Order: sequence, then structure tokens, then C-alpha cells
Amino acid sequence: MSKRGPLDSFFQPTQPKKPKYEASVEKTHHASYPFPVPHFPAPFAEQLSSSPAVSAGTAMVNRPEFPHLDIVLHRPYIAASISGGVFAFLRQELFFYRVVYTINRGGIDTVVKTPRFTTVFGVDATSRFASDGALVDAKTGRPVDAARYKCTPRPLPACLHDLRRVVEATTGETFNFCLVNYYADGSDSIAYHSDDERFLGDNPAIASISLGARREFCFKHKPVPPSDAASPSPAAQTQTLVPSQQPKVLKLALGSGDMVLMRGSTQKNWLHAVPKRAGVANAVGQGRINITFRKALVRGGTENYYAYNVGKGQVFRWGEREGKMMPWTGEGSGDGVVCV
Ligand SMILES: O=C(O)CCC(=O)C(=O)O
Ligand SMILES: [Fe+2]
Repeated sequence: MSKRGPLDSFFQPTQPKKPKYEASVEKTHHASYPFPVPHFPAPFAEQLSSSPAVSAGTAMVNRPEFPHLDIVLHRPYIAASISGGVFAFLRQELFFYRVVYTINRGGIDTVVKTPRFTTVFGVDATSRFASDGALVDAKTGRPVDAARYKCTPRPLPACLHDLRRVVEATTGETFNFCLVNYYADGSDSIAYHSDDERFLGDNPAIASISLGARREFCFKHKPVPPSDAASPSPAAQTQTLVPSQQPKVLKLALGSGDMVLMRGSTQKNWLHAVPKRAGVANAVGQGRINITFRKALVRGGTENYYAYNVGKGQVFRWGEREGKMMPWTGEGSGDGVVCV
């Protein structure tokens, strides 16, 4: 045997990288999907069914320092042994969008570029998907007329359907929508808002799961004009507070696998945000996925969610080689199935 010099080790074949998960061969196909979505690998599905990873969540309900806030925290909800794999799986296997839309502010059209990747699945309570994937009327079971929606609703792929079932069992709520955000790095964000649209009904419950990089999730009380604060009218169920009495901002550093359930009067009274994060955290590899489960009651919800989370633009898919979301060109969908 010849003696090995330093160059030999330089030319050593590198060990193939251990895959982050074993891809399942079973996939959810649907005509509305750009490409099929695999089922969760069996070990994830098995572990998920025993979520929450820690038995009880911590409820924060109407605490004096956070009036009308009603949330339950599970830290973690998805076990640490699989949360990294579930993150890598969803980033790799879902299709995403970078939605650009125009809003009219004070008579002037303003172009808004959503500062994160998004995707959405589901349909409001007036419709449902039959077992063959067809969209049918919730009451009659008859196929929904193409004119009912301006968008094309998509069923939850099996993986997100499994996750929804577990979350429904934990929370005692039912959900018909799943929104997914991908924050590529610290410059991706979601601005202060509340998910208080009328199509969600009064006091909506929203379950929100974090995967990947730790990011700050902030709650800020809605400002209430002093004139309202002085009004004896019970019309607004919002806490009537003048600016100097505003409660503090609540900052939660959410890690991979954590779940926050927002419910009751939270959306009515509080705004929430994931602010941009400057500095080192801007490095590639700091991606975060957020999954929210919600229940839209009427058609307007379906149209709103698809307009702002799918839009009309380009499909993106994770590029493992490039280490970032790449415009998807229709190649590499894996099994040659063309969805039309
Ligand atoms: O990313 C998050 O944790 C929050 C997302 C959110 O608030 C939303 O999608 O409405
Ligand atoms: Fe939100």
C-alpha cells in the first residue's frame, strides 16, 4: 500500500450529505397544484400524532398587563426530534409565491411587494373538496359552478391535512384554511396587523406553528382614539384606552416547533407582527416557516386568501443547490405528472 500524502485526503470522495428526511413516494395530486406534494415521511406522521410534544399549553388570558389578549402557547408543540425535518420537508416540497398587489391609498395606487414567500390551501365553509378532489357545495354536495370563485381553491395536501387534524384535536377548534409563510431571512417580515376580517366571524381561533429559525412574534394593543375612550357606547368591544395607558408590547421569541393559539377577543384588540431582524440573522440559512390554520365562513375569505397568498405571479420552489427559493420552471417535479 502506498503512503498517503496530504493531497490524497484532499481528493477523498466526500461523504454524501445525509438527507434531512426520507421522501415518501405517495403524493397528493391536484389539478390546481403546479406539482404534486408528497405525504409526510412515516416517522414524521407517527411523531406528529403524539403532539403536543409537551402536554399542556400555557394560557395567557386577559392578564392585567395584557387586557383582552387570549392566547395559548405550546413550546414546543412539534417535538425537537422532527421539527427540523418537518421544516426542511415543507420548504422543499411546497410551492410558494412572492405576491405583488396594488392598493389605493388616498386615491393613489400603491404597489405593495409582500416581504415573504406565501402559499395557501383550503376553501371557506360554503364549499368543500370531495374525496376525488372536486370542489362541491357544502350543503348539496353538487359541483361548484366555476363562477362561484374568482380564484381556484386548492385542497390541503395530505401532509398539511394530517397536521390540521392534530391541531384540531389539541385545540378543540375546526379549520378549513392553511396559510404558509416562508421568511427567507431577517429582511422578510410581516407588518403589524390583526386577522380580524369579517369572513372569519367573531372571535376567530387561529393556530400558528413556527418552524426553523427563531423569530420574534410581537403583540401590540390596538390604539383607541381618546374620543372613543370617552364614549360610553358599548359598541366597540375593544378595550377603551387612551394612548398613555396603552399596554406594553408582548414579545415572544418563537422557536422551531412552537405553536401559538390566538382566540377570543385577541384579534379585536391586538395587532401582531414578525418584525425584520437586522444584522447577522440576515445570513442565508436563517429561514423560518409559519403555518396558520383558520376557518373562513364565507366566499370572500377564499377570494381574499388566494389573492394575497397566491396572486397571479411566478411559482417558486426551494433550490437545494442554490440554497434559496428559485423561480419554478416546471422541471424537476419528480414524477413527470403534468397538472393542468
Ligand atoms: O409568521 C408568523 O408567525 C405570523 C404570520 C401571521 O401573522 C399571518 O400570516 O397572518
Ligand atoms: Fe396574522
